[in-house]
Amino acid sequence: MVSPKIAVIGAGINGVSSALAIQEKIPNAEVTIISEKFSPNTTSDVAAGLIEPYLCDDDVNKIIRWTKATIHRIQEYMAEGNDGAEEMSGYWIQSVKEVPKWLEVMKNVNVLSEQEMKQIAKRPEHKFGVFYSTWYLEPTPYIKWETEKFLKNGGRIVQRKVENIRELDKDFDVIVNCSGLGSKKLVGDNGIYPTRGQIIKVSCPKVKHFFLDDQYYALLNDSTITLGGTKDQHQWDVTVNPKLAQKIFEGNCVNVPSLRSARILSHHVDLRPSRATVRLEIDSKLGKLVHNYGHGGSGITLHWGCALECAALVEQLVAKRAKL
Ligand SMILES: Cc1cc2nc3c(=O)[nH]c(=O)nc-3n(C[C@H](O)[C@H](O)[C@H](O)COP(=O)(O)OP(=O)(O)OC[C@H]3O[C@@H](n4cnc5c(N)ncnc54)[C@H](O)[C@@H]3O)c2cc1C
Ligand SMILES: CSCCC(=O)C(=O)O
Repeated sequence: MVSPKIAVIGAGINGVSSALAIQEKIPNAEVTIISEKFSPNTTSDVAAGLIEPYLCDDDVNKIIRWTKATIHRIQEYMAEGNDGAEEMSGYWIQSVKEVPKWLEVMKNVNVLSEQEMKQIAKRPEHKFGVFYSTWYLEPTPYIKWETEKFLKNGGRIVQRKVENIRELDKDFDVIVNCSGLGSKKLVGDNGIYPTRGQIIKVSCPKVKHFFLDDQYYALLNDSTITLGGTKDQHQWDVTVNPKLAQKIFEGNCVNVPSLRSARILSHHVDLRPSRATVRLEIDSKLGKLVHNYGHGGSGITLHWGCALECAALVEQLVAKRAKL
């Protein structure tokens, strides 16, 4: 049987994961990743790697399904002894009492008592809190690991910007769009917009728990802590704002006083590909096109669940074409 030729546009976590999931689902497929930028120069590489839905308003049951698949994937990745992924525990402190449904995927969930809140709260607006364990997945080493598997499976990589999806028509049977914010121009999706995020990476080994509230976050990685965060919608400016950096640092030091002794390593800004919902579907107009983009602040969290469902949609299209 002739091998189906699949093009995946994008080499962020969603592009590389979708390409790998397609190879695993359709072993005889010839998969090519075509991308303008590659890790470590994608939005995915800036992510703190927290496994928790954030700035993604999609259906919570879908979010839970996708997150569970990612958590299972991380456990497989960790079982191989890879760096850049681990369980971490900490505090989620809010100004309003609300227990999100996605907490059901977390471990050791403990809603803090009034007494515990008195010890943990650092601000008058800290009214409600939960302690739980989740995971972090550092994107850059993970994307490298996935890319190596992809190439070992016979996958191809092409570095170029796709100006028009139709360019790929003649050479590919199915096209997968994982262009993130690039979809605004690439497929004319006016529903996708940037949510600017600025972070600081610091070293402070004595901080052992994450801490996030309505405004700030301190998130663990193997050897650094990521301090955030800002969430400015429709802001395209990716230059580091020093005043914002100071606010992020000071705000996190109020929440986690030990951070006062942190050593600042680097500053980063990138744009979350925000959309009312993740677009994960077969394009009804363009037939041979599958979309997997618009993950907002949750692209790492949702990636493997979305990649598996993207691969299933590609398999549907390949089967349909085989009948023609
Ligand atoms: C500061 C910050 C912190 C974050 N922290 C977390 C976190 O802790 N946990 C979490 O789950 N999420 C987090 N996120 C969100 C996460 O980073 C994104 O949701 C995720 O990276 C989106 O991945 P993607 O692969 O869809 O897009 P991207 O990583 O943006 O990749 C898009 C790819 O498409 C390519 N491309 C675009 N247009 C074209 C074109 N026309 N032709 C060819 N190639 C093209 C680009 O070059 C790139 O390779 C964070 C985001 C920010 C900004
Ligand atoms: C809940 S804060 C995690 C960080 C994040 O996802 C982001 O900044 O987009």
